[in-house]
Amino acid sequence: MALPFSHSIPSPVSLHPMPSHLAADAPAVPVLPRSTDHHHHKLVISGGGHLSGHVPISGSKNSALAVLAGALCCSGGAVEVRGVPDISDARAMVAILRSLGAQVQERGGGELAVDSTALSSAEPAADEVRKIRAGFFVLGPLVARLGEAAVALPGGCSIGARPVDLYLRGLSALGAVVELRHGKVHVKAANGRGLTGGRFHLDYPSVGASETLMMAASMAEGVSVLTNVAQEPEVADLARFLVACGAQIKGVGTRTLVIDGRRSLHGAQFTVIPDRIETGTFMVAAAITRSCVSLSPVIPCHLTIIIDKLSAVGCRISQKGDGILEVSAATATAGGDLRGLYLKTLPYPGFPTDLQPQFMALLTTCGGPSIVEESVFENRMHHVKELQKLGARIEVHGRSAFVKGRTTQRNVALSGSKVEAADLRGGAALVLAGMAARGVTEVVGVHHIDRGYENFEAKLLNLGADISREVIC
Ligand SMILES: CC(=O)N[C@H]1[C@@H](OP(=O)(O)OP(=O)(O)OC[C@H]2O[C@@H](n3ccc(=O)[nH]c3=O)[C@H](O)[C@@H]2O)O[C@H](CO)[C@@H](O)[C@@H]1O
Ligand SMILES: C=C(OP(=O)(O)O)C(=O)O
Repeated sequence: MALPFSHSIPSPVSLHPMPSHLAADAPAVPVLPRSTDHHHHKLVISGGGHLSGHVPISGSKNSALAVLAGALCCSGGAVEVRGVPDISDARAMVAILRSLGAQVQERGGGELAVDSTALSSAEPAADEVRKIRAGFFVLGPLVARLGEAAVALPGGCSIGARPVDLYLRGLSALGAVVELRHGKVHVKAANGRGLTGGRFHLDYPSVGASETLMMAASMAEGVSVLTNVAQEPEVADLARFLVACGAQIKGVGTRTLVIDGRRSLHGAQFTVIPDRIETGTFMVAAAITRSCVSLSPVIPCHLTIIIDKLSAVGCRISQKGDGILEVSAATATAGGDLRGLYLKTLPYPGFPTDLQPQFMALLTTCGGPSIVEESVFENRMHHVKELQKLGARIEVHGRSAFVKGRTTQRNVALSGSKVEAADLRGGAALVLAGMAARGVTEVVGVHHIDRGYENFEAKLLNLGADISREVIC
């Protein structure tokens, strides 16, 4: 069964100007405050300047969201999760956990305590699930623990059909009965109690399906074998979290997981990995402005292909200490320029689809042609027509974009314009392009960016970018 999904419902966000790493000593106020509607914000960027300085990298969005869903497995004690970024997707996930009866305490500085020892519902708030893709991940823990769950089809970026067939076929292999009624997926354990171990091969290494099935199998009765599992670092991070909570998982980080289920997992303290996509975005910010920027904390081995591709265009990347990277494209202005390249998005360890739009923005400023092939999502090119408004020369044929690069010998290929973000990474790409463009660029649809970047413009401002957030009248 393939259940199509192709909508994205934007979520309200709040901003707090202080990066969370600076807020570590702040009093225990909610780190994820509710706030006003930020759909009517725009980012105004005056381009052409250089950046310099250091970027503090936040905890990984995709890891934090999966781990928060995983906290639902812990009937035997509360969990403390550190490094949760202050982004609207995290706020939606907190609302989902609360709607199930979990107690969530926001301790400030990116630390959340989640006590799900007593759940009161197997049906998370549908309006919150419809905001984020990761809302669907709670299906695994809920059906494994409570024997049933009813979860709305999820939201997230509108970048393709994004079906959930692998999740559902996988849960069926673990003894669940699945039905779709009134826009919700109803899943019940066939034995009326909980799931049972089984074998399942993922036809495609889906990140979310791998995570959902890993959580479900960790609490199923008996041994499960999952093959062709996604190898993204966030999947391994979730596995490490579950192991810290008492799960028995062999093969973490590989394509095959052997999981010996435990009826109950206990609490743990856990820190999520740094966000490799945020890191890559700021690396591109340095490259597109022909600047030199350092970043930390990072896990360099998670960035191998990103470092390779940036090196191939002509950036210099060096490790400056434990978990600190420096990206320099400053020499490109002094002589020669960055080059174009061929890029194809693939499951990890291939090039991440979540950096495709940002790299495409960079390639429009390079002194040669590039080809960008999107193999993961079938409709992730919304940023192209907006980049074209900035003067980019890109042609799309199917899932491939042919980027012509800049026309003049000057280091300015783009010029400012009004553009609209249609999704999270496409939005980030437009901001990056705006920083390289001559004149002023206005980006609307900023709520998409706020889904996944903590203090995006504050971090850019710290590097010397000329960027401000304004209310659209
Ligand atoms: C919250 C989160 O972690 N989001 C990430 C996760 O999304 P997500 O987990 O949704 O991405 P998947 O890996 O599942 O999707 C990859 C491909 O598999 C297809 N598919 C997926 C599931 C399924 O049941 N059937 C199916 O056909 C999708 O339509 C897509 O074409 O991984 C993506 C790929 O790295 C990233 O872009 C997202 O940032
Ligand atoms: C596609 C993304 O996120 P999501 O899966 O949450 O929509 C992303 O982070 O780029």
